Amino acid sequence: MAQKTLTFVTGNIKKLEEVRAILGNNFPLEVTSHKLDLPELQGEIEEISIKKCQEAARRLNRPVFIEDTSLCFNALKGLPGPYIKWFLDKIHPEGLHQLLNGWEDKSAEAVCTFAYSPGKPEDEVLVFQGRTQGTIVSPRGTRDFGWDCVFQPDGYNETYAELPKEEKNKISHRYKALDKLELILCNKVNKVTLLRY
Ligand SMILES: O=c1nc[nH]c2c1ncn2[C@H]1C[C@H](O)[C@@H](COP(=O)(O)OP(=O)(O)OP(=O)(O)O)O1
Ligand SMILES: [Mg+2]
Repeated sequence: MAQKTLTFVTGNIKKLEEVRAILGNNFPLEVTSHKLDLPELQGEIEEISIKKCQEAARRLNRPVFIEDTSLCFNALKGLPGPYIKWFLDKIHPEGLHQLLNGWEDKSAEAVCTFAYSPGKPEDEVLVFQGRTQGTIVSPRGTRDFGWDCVFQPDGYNETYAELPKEEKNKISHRYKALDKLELILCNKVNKVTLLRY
């Protein structure tokens, strides 16, 4: 029997690399990718992800999942949050760090939200979230993935960008969210159990 496939819709190759590395070879579904830059409507994190996922399902008409990443500064009451991509594009990692000049609280939360749709427009969209706490520091390490060089996860002296990939993938916001996605897609738990997880 052909293996069931699931399509990860993203325009970001680094996300795709991490998702593949985290799911590894034991994941029973075949994950294919589809490059689409989906519209991201303004709103709260979950709402943005659900709309993005519904649009992906509408366009592709098959089981899909999408992901939306936020970086939330506690001193700024959660901003930039889902708008981190635009902040990063305009003010770069240095600017993100400088944004907290004048604030004593440099703590931040990296939030990864996956949304899954079985593929039909009327299908319920399931949402899974992973959060990792850390501190915003002056940029250190490689510059190949977003804001990794300014985010130092709690309990580490290195930024995400300085950690080996395998280490980031054991503690990251993305890893924690995928762990939940995997549980339900692999029928290891039912939805009700997952809500309490
Ligand atoms: O683990 C991460 N470590 C560092 N930076 C990261 C990470 N994950 C996403 N990022 C960056 C990419 C983008 O600048 C913003 C999220 O925006 P977000 O809309 O989710 O990503 P995207 O538009 O690049 O790809 P997609 O097509 O899946 O929406 O934070
Ligand atoms: Mg995006």
